[in-house]
Amino acid sequence: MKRKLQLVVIGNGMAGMNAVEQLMKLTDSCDITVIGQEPHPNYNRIMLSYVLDGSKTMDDIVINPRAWYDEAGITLHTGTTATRVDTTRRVVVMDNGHEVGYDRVIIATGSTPFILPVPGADKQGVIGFRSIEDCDRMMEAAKLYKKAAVIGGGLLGLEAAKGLVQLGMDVTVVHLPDFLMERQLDEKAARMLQTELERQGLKFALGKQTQELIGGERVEGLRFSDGTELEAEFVVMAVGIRPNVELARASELAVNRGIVVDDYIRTSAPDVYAVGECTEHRGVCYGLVAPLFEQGAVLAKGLAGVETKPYEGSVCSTKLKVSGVDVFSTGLFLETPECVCVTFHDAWKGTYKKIVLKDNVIAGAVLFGNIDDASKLERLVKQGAEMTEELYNELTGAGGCCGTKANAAADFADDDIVCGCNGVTKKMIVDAITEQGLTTLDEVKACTGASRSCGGCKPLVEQLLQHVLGDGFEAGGSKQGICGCTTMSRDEIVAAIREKGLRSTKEIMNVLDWKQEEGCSKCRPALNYYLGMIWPQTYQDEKESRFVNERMNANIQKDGTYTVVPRMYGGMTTPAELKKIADVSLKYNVPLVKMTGGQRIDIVGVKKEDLPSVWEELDMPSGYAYAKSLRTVKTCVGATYCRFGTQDSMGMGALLERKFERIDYPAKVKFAVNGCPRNCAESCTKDIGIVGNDGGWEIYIGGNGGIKARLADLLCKVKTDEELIEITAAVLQHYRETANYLERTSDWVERIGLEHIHKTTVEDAEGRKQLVARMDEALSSRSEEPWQQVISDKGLRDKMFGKVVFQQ
Ligand SMILES: Cc1cc2nc3c(=O)[nH]c(=O)nc-3n(C[C@H](O)[C@H](O)[C@H](O)COP(=O)(O)OP(=O)(O)OC[C@H]3O[C@@H](n4cnc5c(N)ncnc54)[C@H](O)[C@@H]3O)c2cc1C
Ligand SMILES: NC(=O)c1ccc[n+]([C@@H]2O[C@H](COP(=O)([O-])OP(=O)(O)OC[C@H]3O[C@@H](n4cnc5c(N)ncnc54)[C@H](O)[C@@H]3O)[C@@H](O)[C@H]2O)c1
Ligand code: SF4
Ligand code: FES
Repeated sequence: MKRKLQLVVIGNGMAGMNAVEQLMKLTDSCDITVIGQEPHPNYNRIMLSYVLDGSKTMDDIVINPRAWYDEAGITLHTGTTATRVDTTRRVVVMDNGHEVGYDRVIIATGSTPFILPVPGADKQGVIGFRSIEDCDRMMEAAKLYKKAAVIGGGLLGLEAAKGLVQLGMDVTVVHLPDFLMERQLDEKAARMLQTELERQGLKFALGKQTQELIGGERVEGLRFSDGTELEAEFVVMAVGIRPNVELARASELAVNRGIVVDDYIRTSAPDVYAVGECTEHRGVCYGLVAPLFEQGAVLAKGLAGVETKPYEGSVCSTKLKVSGVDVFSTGLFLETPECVCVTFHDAWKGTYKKIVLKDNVIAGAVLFGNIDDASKLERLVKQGAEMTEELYNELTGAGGCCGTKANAAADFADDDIVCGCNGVTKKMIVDAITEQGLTTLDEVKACTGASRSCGGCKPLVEQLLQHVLGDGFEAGGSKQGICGCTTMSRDEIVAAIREKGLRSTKEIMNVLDWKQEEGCSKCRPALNYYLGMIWPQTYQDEKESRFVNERMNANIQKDGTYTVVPRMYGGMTTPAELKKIADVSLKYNVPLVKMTGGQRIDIVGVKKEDLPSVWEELDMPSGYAYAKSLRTVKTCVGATYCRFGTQDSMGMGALLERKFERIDYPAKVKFAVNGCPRNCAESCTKDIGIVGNDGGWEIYIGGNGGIKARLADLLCKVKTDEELIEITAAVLQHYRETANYLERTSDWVERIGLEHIHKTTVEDAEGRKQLVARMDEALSSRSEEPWQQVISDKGLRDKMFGKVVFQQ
């Protein structure tokens, strides 16, 4: 029998064991010994952040239990440190005095947290965050102490800080630069991140250099170089990492910052390899798993004698693992004179997208709030793709900055990476599902490696399972909820609100075990909507759960001013109203008055403090241009004036607008009413489009002229105005009751089907009556006109807009 190759792996961490697993897939010709300093079998270090925030247990994060080593015939020494590789005698020396001979050695000793060399850094209560033991220490500290400081506002520091907040501590993140995650984000994204994290309970001390840790034996606080101090009974240092190179130095290998390796992951000594965070390749030391696994793939092939391309370095992509915060960065992220940036910032939705182009090549990107395009951008950056008109439209159009896609993964190209950590493409997953009959996330994980590391790609893998298997796939325990705070779907939440009689967002979060006590910016507005829809008579709207524009009753603009759009029923106004708009615009120095596509007038550039006076002096109702409500009813001139018109479109438009305005819908709603099929007011692109025909009306639904254009579908034809109003009420109420929050009718119609809507609102007369009754109940409990509410409530006016000085 051929003698097996004696392979010794030093370091039982993520990079070393990944290389071993990749090797075992290629060959069984190695006899493997693993030496690990930690007392545990191989675990997923990345998941320590989830253990800390309480969403995973220690057991959940074990990658390979001891039984796996036994079954694979691997000799495992845990709690043992290798001290030297004797390249002359070809043995690895251990701290317990034992030696093991080798044919090949892999050094995978990882890194250690960098501890700031400041006085007091050795006090009790000061730790780094790297291991299971560190995690235990944090959980213990949270039971005994209240005030914590995390030094370093990078990925690790923020994940640690969030975990400590979840454990009930009062946490301040102390950061040297002026904005967070400056190694991955530009200032804009970093500020948005800070705002969201502050909302989740984190505090920040930015631009602060720690000079000393003060206290007795135990730390009591931090003193900064500007002389200020911060109280802290527990301190986590997360200011970066340093490769573990002592063993390599002792073994006389070439070492700079890390152990120097070439493009085939070889060190300076024959038959000695190094992989992972301990290495330095082409001058770069990596600190994320994807590059380490890429190195491992080249190494495994080299050891197995399989031809391999050289490792030429990696493009790094990162996602922060904090629930309720979607932030992604890949490649270049800063604006430099050589770069052109495509940026979109939607202050209302809280989303930001920046694509960095260098010589027209996509060289990097930053996403905040919506990271649907993360995988696509990661692939484009890796490929060095050129920006084209088509790509530009793809990246900035549907699902760009603002849209969230129902099944983003289904739209991926075959070679798009789904799991960045493990380099698994859509095709690899789809092939595995179809060829090997996989039906669960765990099976895909075991077969392809996707979702095995940070878990960030789980929703995408599930989407692919859903896409391939259709109804045959049921998301398991890891199914995606409406946001990171819950695993419950919209339908489950709505059912629970009804069944359990839940009456406030707080109560929902308590009873339904929200992961974050306060929820996040995704779930709070949604819950507020569902509660108002279910309990129209009694629910007290939670203004603070609404988006900023809805709280202010006006749309905030780029420069911090607001727009004011008064209601003009059916797109009609009078000379007297026009004069008032002109007078007010002049008096408040408004720079622009704009006609909108919905046939009304937009007063642009009003200062925040002037809003109440502008509303008061206009004395017109709010046009709800900021709300998820009925926005506009566009009308043509119709039978009253047009020689082709057979129906009174203006009259019907104004009537419908008055009837259905001022209640909440899942998303904004626009109507159009036309006097004849010439369709001058463009019913085909409206949520509800009405067209006069044959002395009656045609009702179209689900049109959209915006980011994802869609032609409306003909729902039915009716003879009378009464039927028109009744069916419109039923459709709107059905939409209110079954759509996901923020889902436009165009998506809703596609999701639940025109046929189903027809059955429910047209064919089923009894069901329609009930929908109309529930719509009437909602309409009868609508609140006061919002501008009037502010004008007439001095306290509210002062609270929202400061003290307004009235001129005599
Ligand atoms: C809390 C946390 C969250 C993270 N989240 C992410 C994330 O979301 N995404 C991401 O890509 N990366 C993340 N990382 C980084 C990622 O965990 C590391 O890149 C990865 O673990 C590095 O793998 P490694 O094998 O090189 O080092 P390690 O996993 O540190 O393994 C090295 C092992 O070698 C052992 N060792 C050291 N010296 C010796 C010796 N002389 N003899 C024997 N054994 C020795 C060590 O004890 C250790 O067990 C995170 C890290 C932390 C701490
Ligand atoms: N989600 C993820 O991908 C993830 C999560 C955790 C950790 N990690 C990895 O783990 C490693 C360690 O993470 P990290 O955040 O410690 O490293 P890091 O180097 O990414 O960030 C350290 C941060 O500390 C700041 N800092 C440096 N000196 C400071 C000082 N004196 N006072 C205050 N702030 C100071 C830096 O400006 C920097 O932003 C990194 O490689 C990281 O990529 C990744
Ligand atoms: S849609 Fe018909 S009725 Fe209305 S303006 Fe056009 S032509 Fe006239
Ligand atoms: S992206 Fe990290 S496990 Fe897939």
